[in-house]
Amino acid sequence: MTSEPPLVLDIDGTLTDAAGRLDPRVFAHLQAWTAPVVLATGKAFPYPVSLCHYLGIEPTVIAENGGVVLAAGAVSYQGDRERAQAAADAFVERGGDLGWDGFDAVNEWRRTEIAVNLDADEELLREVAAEYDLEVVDTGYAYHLKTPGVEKGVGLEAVAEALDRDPDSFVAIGDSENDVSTFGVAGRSYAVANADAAAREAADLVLDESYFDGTASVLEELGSRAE
Ligand SMILES: O=C(O)COP(=O)(O)O
Ligand SMILES: [Mg+2]
Repeated sequence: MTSEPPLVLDIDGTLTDAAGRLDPRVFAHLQAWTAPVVLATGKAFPYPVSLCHYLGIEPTVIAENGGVVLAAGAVSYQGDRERAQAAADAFVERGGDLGWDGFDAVNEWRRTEIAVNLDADEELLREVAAEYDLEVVDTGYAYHLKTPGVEKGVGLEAVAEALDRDPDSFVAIGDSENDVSTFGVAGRSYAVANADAAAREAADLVLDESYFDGTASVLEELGSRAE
């Protein structure tokens, strides 16, 4: 008998359906998991924390693409929000639009980077980012104007240390460019079928099924192996 491995799971595109809604089966799967579950996302910190809260699982979180890490009750921040803000302001000054109408819930609580709507002028955004020594990551859900070197995978190393686990013991599932670093740190990695080219290339295995159907197939396989 083997035990269930710790998991590091992307949220958007991986725990959701094609419309971006959380798949309701996530509740049963993650509540039943017997090893640590890390939610690793590009979303601002409160999103994965509240998801853990309502799932009723220990909040172990990598948010803002590695900008915020919470494990074993301790939080750390890395990445330069002020520099990202200055670049975002310059982008807007040159005619760019961050693309969030009305109340900007995407960036309101974001501490280490700025997220920009995919409708934005990508060429201008990349040009401005380069001038500020920042990078642009396209998650398929937003462009993230972020500090180079801040990555979900670096966050996973910190989480593994805090939990006293070998990074190699984690199984990772994700769908995009911002999961590539996680795939490089975890011992085994899966890209769901809807994943972008970068994630497909980096994963050990590309799943046949998309969104949470793909993720569920891995969790069921790992869970039954552990029985
Ligand atoms: O916030 C995003 O842009 C993507 O989020 P994700 O990392 O959970 O897919
Ligand atoms: Mg994703």
